[in-house]
Amino acid sequence: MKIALIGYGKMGQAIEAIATAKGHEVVHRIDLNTQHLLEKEHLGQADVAIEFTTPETAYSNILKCFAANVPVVVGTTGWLDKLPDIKARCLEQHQGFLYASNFSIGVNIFFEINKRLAELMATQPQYDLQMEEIHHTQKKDAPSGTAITLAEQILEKVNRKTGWVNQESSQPQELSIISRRINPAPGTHTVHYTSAIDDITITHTAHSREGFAAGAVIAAEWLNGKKGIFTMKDVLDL
Ligand SMILES: NC(=O)C1=CN([C@@H]2O[C@H](COP(=O)(O)OP(=O)(O)OC[C@H]3O[C@@H](n4cnc5c(N)ncnc54)[C@H](OP(=O)(O)O)[C@@H]3O)[C@@H](O)[C@H]2O)C=CC1
Ligand SMILES: O=C(O)C1=N[C@H](C(=O)O)C[C@H](O)C1
Repeated sequence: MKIALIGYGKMGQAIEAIATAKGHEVVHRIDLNTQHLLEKEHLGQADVAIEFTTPETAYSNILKCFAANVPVVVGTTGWLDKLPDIKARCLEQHQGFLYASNFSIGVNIFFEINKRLAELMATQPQYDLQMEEIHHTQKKDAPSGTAITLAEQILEKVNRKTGWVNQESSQPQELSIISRRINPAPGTHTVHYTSAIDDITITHTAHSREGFAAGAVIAAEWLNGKKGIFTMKDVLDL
């Protein structure tokens, strides 16, 4: 499979190592200095694009992939206000688009555990809850995309929480997400339920970026040749 890497930073380089070890060919490595490679004549040489850039640049990069008729796997976080627009354009233009706030298989299993735990806690108001995410200091967005996914899953089930805030909160209806930036943390996410009697805590800790990169390559293999809007849940059939 011919892959265009849009973003050649920490994730782009980790993805290249895994993709080439699996026999795929990276045909373009696109960063701020090689923006001309986003034009259709170059990008169109790839079977699939994998986009890990910045919250400010993901939207226009995705549109460039649509214009070049190349399915795109997107891992960039912090741009989700534009997701409805991207989904509408994807369908209008008959393109392939797959977004996940976290590509690691472990986190996608963790998402399923989080949903089930929230379902059980929905009828147990004696438990309060709080979330925490820890990442390296170069991370641009807070809370992390993964933390937002976890919070949205909880809010869908636990009606005593009406929204999340990215700070400590004394308002019982607010789901507090604490963000910590500590090197070299690749990504730790925790959901704590606490009561006077006991606590239940679930945590996923990434030991490196390998899980995110391996998942993104699996997603690209799966998306190759497909049209439509997908997530990692479709890839893993969860
Ligand atoms: N979904 C998931 O599983 C994961 C998501 N992420 C997310 O992926 C994103 C990238 O993370 P990471 O690799 O650590 O970040 P880095 O800062 O290491 O890399 C970002 C890269 O994007 C490049 N870039 C910036 N603007 C553009 C543009 N307009 N077009 C193409 N490339 C551009 C930068 O180029 P230059 O060096 O020239 O500035 C750099 O190479 C973040 O949003 C992060 O949250 C991270 C890990 C896992
Ligand atoms: O920026 C990162 O590094 C990560 N970003 C993703 C997020 O925002 O959830 C996924 C992972 O936690 C690493």
